[in-house]
Amino acid sequence: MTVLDPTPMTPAAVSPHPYASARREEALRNPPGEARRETLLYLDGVNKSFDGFKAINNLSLVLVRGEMRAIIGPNGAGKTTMMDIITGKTKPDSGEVYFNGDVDLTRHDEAAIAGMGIGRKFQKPTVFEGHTVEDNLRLSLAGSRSIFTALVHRKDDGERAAIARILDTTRLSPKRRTLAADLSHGQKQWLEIGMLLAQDPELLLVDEPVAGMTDAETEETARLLREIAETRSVVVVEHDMHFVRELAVKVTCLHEGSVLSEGTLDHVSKDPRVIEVYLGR
Ligand SMILES: Nc1ncnc2c1ncn2[C@@H]1O[C@H](COP(=O)(O)OP(=O)(O)OP(=O)(O)O)[C@@H](O)[C@H]1O
Repeated sequence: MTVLDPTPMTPAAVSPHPYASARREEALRNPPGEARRETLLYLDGVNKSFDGFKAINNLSLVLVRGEMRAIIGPNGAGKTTMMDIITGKTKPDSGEVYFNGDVDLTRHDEAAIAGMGIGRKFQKPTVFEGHTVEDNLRLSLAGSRSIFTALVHRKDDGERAAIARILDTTRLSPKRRTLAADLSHGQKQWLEIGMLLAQDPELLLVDEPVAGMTDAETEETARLLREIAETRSVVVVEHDMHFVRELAVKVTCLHEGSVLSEGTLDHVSKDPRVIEVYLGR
């Protein structure tokens, strides 16, 4: 057949591959992208190198709607880079990164991704120290409104109810009139989580939330995140294994930019490879 030949190729003209019909049935049962569409976050075959060093190496990770996942792994495993890729801070060299089924996150920048409902909390709290807890939340709820408008127009019932809910979730109701500067380190972390909640994200990415917290604050943070995960999906990066146990969720251990082990904490912490590169150190 030449390039100019308009005759369509009939099925009889090609001898079918022996597995073709099985493959076609499989494709009908599970069309390409079906797994992707059912998930909230879908990473597949993601790669990212910095100056020839593979920080992320063929990484695949799937988070279903409403799931909370703990990410563990040694220093340099690629945890932060993975979060940077999800939030658009870093573009992967290759691979698929989808949110809510069809949204290709590699095509959007950080601001657009935040606007789509992916909130990120970095390790260090960045609250407005000179404002009260309540005003910090009010400013976050305000979104595009000006700071002046947010702080002066305080009469909105919906806003008041939203602030009360967030104060309740973040255990900060008794501290609502306290300056953020006067909160403990743990309370500042909770306030920042509250400020993210004010933006109503569908997916919350939380980086080492309990570093520097007291044991009591650590346990309270696990309870708090479990409550939040009743209505949203959460990815928590954390080294504190006591805290990860308290979360009681599926764990993914990263190593050298790939998934080394995945499952319950008991399963992952018994994995000899995880013990060798991380837990046994
Ligand atoms: N912008 C960058 N330029 C060069 N190398 C980078 C950059 N970002 C990350 N890396 C490298 O990529 C690797 C993965 O780093 P990453 O910060 O993602 O690991 P991590 O698992 O978050 O580690 P930690 O637990 O120490 O935070 C490291 O070797 C790091 O030095």
